[in-house]
Parts: sequence; structure tokens; C-alpha cells
Amino acid sequence: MSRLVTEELTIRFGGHVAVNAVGCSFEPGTLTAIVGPNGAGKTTYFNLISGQLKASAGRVSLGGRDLTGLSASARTRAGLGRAFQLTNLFPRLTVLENVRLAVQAANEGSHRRGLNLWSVWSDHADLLERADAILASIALKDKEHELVANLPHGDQRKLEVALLMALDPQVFMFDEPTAGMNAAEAPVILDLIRRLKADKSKTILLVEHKMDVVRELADRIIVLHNGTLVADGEPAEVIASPVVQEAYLGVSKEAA
Ligand SMILES: Nc1ncnc2c1ncn2[C@@H]1O[C@H](COP(=O)(O)OP(=O)(O)OP(=O)(O)O)[C@@H](O)[C@H]1O
Repeated sequence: MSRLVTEELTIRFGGHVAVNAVGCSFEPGTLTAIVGPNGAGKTTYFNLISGQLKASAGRVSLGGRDLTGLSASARTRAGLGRAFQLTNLFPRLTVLENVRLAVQAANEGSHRRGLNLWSVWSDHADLLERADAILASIALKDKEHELVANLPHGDQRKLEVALLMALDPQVFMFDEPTAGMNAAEAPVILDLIRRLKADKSKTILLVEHKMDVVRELADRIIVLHNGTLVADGEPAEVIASPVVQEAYLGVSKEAA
């Protein structure tokens, strides 16, 4: 099983411990929401898992393979997929060209094609079909020939998720995936996450402030507070726990 595990994962910035010995195990087929107040360490924990930040102490492993010493790109190749790593969309290429490149890059290992936009596509219907299907799934098919630079922000965010899907990682990490999206865009992304979840083979981590989204999507919730893991369990149970009511939802002991 490709279990993602963090052990005693820690980072210090000067004297401040932003993530403090967080030990957690994430199973394929499970969507775990990571919640906590502003500054709790959620994004920093993500950065330590995906390799954007180097841990002061502790370990990250996937399927038993120690990733702790690896760069972010090596972790991506090992199966860790994070939407924000792909903000390097190619703005001067079209939507379709961006997705094609990502599909092609994902296939590079098996086909040794490299990143060449022009030499490949006419005779690889399978990859074209996959790019088409991904575009349809994020409702961007009607914009496939537009330059990415001309897309509204919400569409660019959708495209990031499309590129992540094209890479087909084992672990999907979403950090507030619908932030800044309008009422029409957000459901498309949430639906996509629902479908990834239905697949049952992927490990999904979601940092999310919107509790209605967390309630609907999460199989499990972990709570960070001051960099420490303070609760972990079934959504209803965790949301009802005094530590969450007080620390996260801002309800005082008396009111809870
Ligand atoms: N590169 C850095 N240098 C110094 N301090 C940092 C750095 N990155 C994060 N921090 C600090 O670590 C703590 C955790 O920040 P982080 O962004 O992970 O919180 P968060 O839970 O994701 O918050 P939010 O919900 O507001 O996004 C904060 O106190 C933040 O100021």
C-alpha cells in the first residue's frame, strides 16, 4: 500500500516551531482534511511533505520509501502531486497545449517522448484523448484554444488542477483549492475532488477553511494548532470535540 507517513515532522523558523513533531499516516482511498486557525502550520506542513521546505527534524515517506532528503521535483516524480507546484503554466500556449504537455510529460517514463509539443501529437491518439477527457472534466473544453495568459484567474486555477490530474500522482494535495473562485468555478473543482475520491485508490489531502466543504468531502479530519497535531479522527467527532470548538471555531468553553 502506498501509505504516506510523516514522523515527528518538525520545522523551526528561528525560535518559532511552525510544525512540531507531527506524526500522521495517510491511506490510499481516504480524503483527509487538515484544518486549524490561521497560522496553525497547515501550509507549512504541506510544504514539508511536498519538499518546498526542508524539515528541521523528522521524516516523510511514501509506500515505505524515505522522501525526506529529496527535492520537491523528485518527490513529484515519486508520486506526490500538489496543485500549486504547477502554477508554472505556459502562459503563451493554449489551454489544450498546456494539458497535452502535461499528459506527455506523465507518459515520458514509459514512452521516452520528452517535452516536444509538435513531433508527437498527430500519431498518438491515446494521449490526445486523455487531454480531451481532462479538459472536459474541468469544464474548459470550450476554451481549449485560448491562450492561458488571457484566461480569468479562476480558469487558470482549474487548469492547474487539470495539469495535476494529467500527472496522475498517488497523492493529491490541495491547499484551499477553491480560494478566489467564483460561484460557478468552485463546484467544478469540488466535483473533480469528489471523482478522485470515488476512484478509491488515491490519497487526498485537503487544507480547507470552509467547513461545509470539509463536512461533505472529508473521511477524516486532522487539526493543527500552533504547529501541533491536536485532534485526528472522524469528521463529526473531531468537529464536536472541545479542542476544535475552542481552538478552531472560536467557541469558548462556556459557550460550547
Ligand atoms: N518561511 C517562513 N519563515 C518564517 N516563518 C514562517 C515561514 N513560513 C511560515 N511561517 C510561520 O509559520 C506559522 C505557520 O504558518 P502557515 O502558513 O503554515 O499557517 P497556516 O495554518 O497555513 O495558516 P493560514 O490558514 O492562514 O494559511 C506562522 O506563524 C507563519 O508566520
